[in-house]
Amino acid sequence: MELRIRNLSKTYANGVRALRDVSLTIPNGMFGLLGPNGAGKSSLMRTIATLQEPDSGSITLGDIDVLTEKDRVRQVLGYLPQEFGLYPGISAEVLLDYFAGLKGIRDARERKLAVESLLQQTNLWAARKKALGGYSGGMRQRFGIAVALLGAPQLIIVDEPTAGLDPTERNRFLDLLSEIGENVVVILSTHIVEDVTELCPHMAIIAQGEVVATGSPTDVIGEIRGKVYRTKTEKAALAQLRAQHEVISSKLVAGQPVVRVFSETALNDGFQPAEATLEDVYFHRLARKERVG
Ligand SMILES: Nc1ncnc2c1ncn2[C@@H]1O[C@H](COP(=O)(O)OP(=O)(O)OP(=O)(O)O)[C@@H](O)[C@H]1O
Repeated sequence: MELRIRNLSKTYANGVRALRDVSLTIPNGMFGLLGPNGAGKSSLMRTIATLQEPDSGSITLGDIDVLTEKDRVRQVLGYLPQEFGLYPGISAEVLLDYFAGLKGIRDARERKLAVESLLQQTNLWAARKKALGGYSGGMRQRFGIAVALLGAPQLIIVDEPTAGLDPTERNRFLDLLSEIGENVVVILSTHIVEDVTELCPHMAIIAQGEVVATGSPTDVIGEIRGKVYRTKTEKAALAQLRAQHEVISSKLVAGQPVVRVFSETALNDGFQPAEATLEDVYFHRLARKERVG
């Protein structure tokens, strides 16, 4: 199965251009869609999930035309939106059984097996009889993925699932995602760079509605390898450094700014060559997009 997005554009009624000529080819396995707040990730996810219409462009999933054959897409889609409501007084077991019915698993025995297996897989078995209102953020997200996995979907979309999770719950959630399998398309939308570095063989960076990088993390990092330098500076000297160099990022380490800079030519003068990271690519591409518009 391959998801092909071609020249997708969307402008909302308020004039915001959320997607600008987006083209992506997404193979089976985990695909990371990385971008800052407002980049257009949710707009893209909702369009793929048949919840909103683009102004122009096309999307196909295998032989399915996503924009015109919505019912076919919905049969093979599992979608975990950024925000979802739960019925706080109902247990995970009961609600999952209900959703399984909606997903078309009519046979009660089959439904029970599916629900049991998903509760085990998402590590919610021990809490299956607990009311969802008492679940932690991580447990809620794991319940969300259990719902998304009902009916063995071929395309799974998870929109910023790790935001707000503590590190243990985040790791647990990401482990769960990576276990889902290599034979389905899994799109993980996130603004957390490590989520993508650790998990995704393929990825794209999106900024202001446009794809500004795509490939494997290694390919994308390769585009700036050998062109990243780091230096320690003083707070007072930061503005001047920014004026003279293409600063990728600056972080305070023990109160002192450590600055990473992109340069096509070798830098000496207090700069050391640095190993390029996906975070460098991310900040570099975003900064360039801000400058160019
Ligand atoms: N229904 C809507 N009507 C008008 N503008 C919208 C609508 N939905 C999103 N936008 C705007 O479109 C742009 C892209 O938003 P979108 O939610 O797709 O980005 P995002 O990358 O998912 O951001 P976040 O990480 O904050 O969720 C933003 O400027 C947002 O304010």
